[in-house]
Amino acid sequence: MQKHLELSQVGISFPTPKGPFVALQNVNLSIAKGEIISLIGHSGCGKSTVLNIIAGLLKATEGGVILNHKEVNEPGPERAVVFQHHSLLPWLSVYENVALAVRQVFAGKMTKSQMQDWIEHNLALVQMSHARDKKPAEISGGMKQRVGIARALAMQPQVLLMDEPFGALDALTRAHLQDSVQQIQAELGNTVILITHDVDEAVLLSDRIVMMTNGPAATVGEVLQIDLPRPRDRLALADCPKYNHYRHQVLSFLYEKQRKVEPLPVASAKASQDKRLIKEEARA
Ligand SMILES: Nc1ncnc2c1ncn2[C@@H]1O[C@H](COP(=O)(O)OP(=O)(O)OP(=O)(O)O)[C@@H](O)[C@H]1O
Repeated sequence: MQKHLELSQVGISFPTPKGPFVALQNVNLSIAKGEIISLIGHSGCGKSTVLNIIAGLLKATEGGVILNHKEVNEPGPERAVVFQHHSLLPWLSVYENVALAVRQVFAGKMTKSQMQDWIEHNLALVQMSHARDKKPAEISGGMKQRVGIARALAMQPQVLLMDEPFGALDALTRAHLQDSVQQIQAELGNTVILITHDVDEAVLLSDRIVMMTNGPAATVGEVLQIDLPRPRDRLALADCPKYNHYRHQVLSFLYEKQRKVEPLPVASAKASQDKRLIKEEARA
């Protein structure tokens, strides 16, 4: 696969009243076209900062990001971002929210009717055609997130940046959207960079999991290649020894190698369950 996204020696420090805070240091990562990469690490380690630098929303103070031989200095339509909480405009319908992004990218390149078809096509990809005329307040959280994904996809981005896109959703909706992302990515071949706190999600979706060390001066700790055939089926994987091995590797990185002393702000029932599991596995 052709390499197209390179982070080299990326570092960033933020000015604070106590002096500069070095959030990231020496982050190196080379991502191939069409790869699905998960960024995982403890809360506050710098995952969103990495994503925002790739998105062009933050400027690295050291090193830089190259996309297709060009330095990334600002946001661009070839990199679309999906945030944890949807960012739809409440006064526009589902259709109009997607249309806004489509007009931004394709005005002058597509006719009005081509744009209409394209909007419909992207709503259909995330199974939201039936709600095209609804306002964000009239649809569920999972549906809003689906529209956010449709809006991002409709920009035909080479790189889809997702910052905990399913974090706020219930387990069923989350599973459904994880499957949709796998299907859509297989169809379109976009590069996907996904931040997650969910170890199962990371193993299920990724080609590689990038595990980050704790900050300050966080960096890439380990990179785990996930060699599982696609399409991946969550039920079949539950009993797959290789899947469980990968899962264990990530848990071991998080809760042994990069153990955090203070309680995790993101500590959820699932995170505590993961920690219990790794202790049990270590004892066995
Ligand atoms: N604008 C800023 N000014 C000062 N410090 C910042 C700024 N933005 C981020 N930081 C700090 O940089 C570090 C990394 O933050 P970041 O949001 O990237 O972490 P994260 O891994 O995405 O966290 P979470 O998993 O909780 O979302 C944190 O210590 C954070 O407090």
